[in-house]
Amino acid sequence: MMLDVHARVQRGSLTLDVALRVPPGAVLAVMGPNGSGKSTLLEAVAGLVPLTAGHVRLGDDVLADAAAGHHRPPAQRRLGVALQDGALFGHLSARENVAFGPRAQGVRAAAARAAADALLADVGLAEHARTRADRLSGGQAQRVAVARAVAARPRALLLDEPFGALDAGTRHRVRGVVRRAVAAGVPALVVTHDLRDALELADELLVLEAGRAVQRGAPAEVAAAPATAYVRRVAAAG
Ligand SMILES: Nc1ncnc2c1ncn2[C@@H]1O[C@H](COP(=O)(O)OP(=O)(O)OP(=O)(O)O)[C@@H](O)[C@H]1O
Repeated sequence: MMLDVHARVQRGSLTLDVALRVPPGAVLAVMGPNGSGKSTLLEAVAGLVPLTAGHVRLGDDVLADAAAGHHRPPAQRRLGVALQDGALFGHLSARENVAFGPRAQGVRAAAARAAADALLADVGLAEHARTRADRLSGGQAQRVAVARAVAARPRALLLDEPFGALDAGTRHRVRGVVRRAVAAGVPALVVTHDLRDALELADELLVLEAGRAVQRGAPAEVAAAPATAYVRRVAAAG
């Protein structure tokens, strides 16, 4: 299903105003300086922040429409969400966190646990399946959050810096997990600070500055022709 978003959100002094479309099975990477509104954009699509104008649609399904006063609660959007503060259930194990969504959808306990263990192995956390989430490191919790986001067969994926604190090998594994989920026809919005993630994973790159899209296109094309000083710096670092 096509993810179709026009998100206008007021947050403090920041006005976010972005339109985007992510086709089924495609990845849109979102980059931008700190405070440019990347997390706010994901939160708006997830339904955690109300739109002051615009809409969020998945295929024919309208998740939010500001003009109509329509706002479906986050839990009813059936999206796979891994935001920056993880928000894992701290008292539950990594396995229980990943199995939570499928269980809520009626998957039997043994099957949900087995699927969770397989996903945790995929993100390099097989040995931490029984670890309580509040005893995981930041990077480990982030990987559990990604596994949890893809576990519940979401209709779209929203991942905020899923590869942030990972070493190269682990990064590769987690990218693979995201790629496989997307290959099932799921559109994904992925916030990253690293151009390499965009180059390796994304079909399109959207650059946000001060709440607005300042450049978008194929990642390699954006990197080859930076429109702003920020994009120039990112391209030079990549
Ligand atoms: N809960 C909140 N309440 C009010 N303002 C907020 C809140 N969260 C973020 N903001 C403000 O909204 C603006 C955008 O923040 P946001 O987190 O979306 O940026 P970002 O591009 O994701 O930044 P970073 O790269 O640092 O994660 C910032 O000015 C921030 O201070």
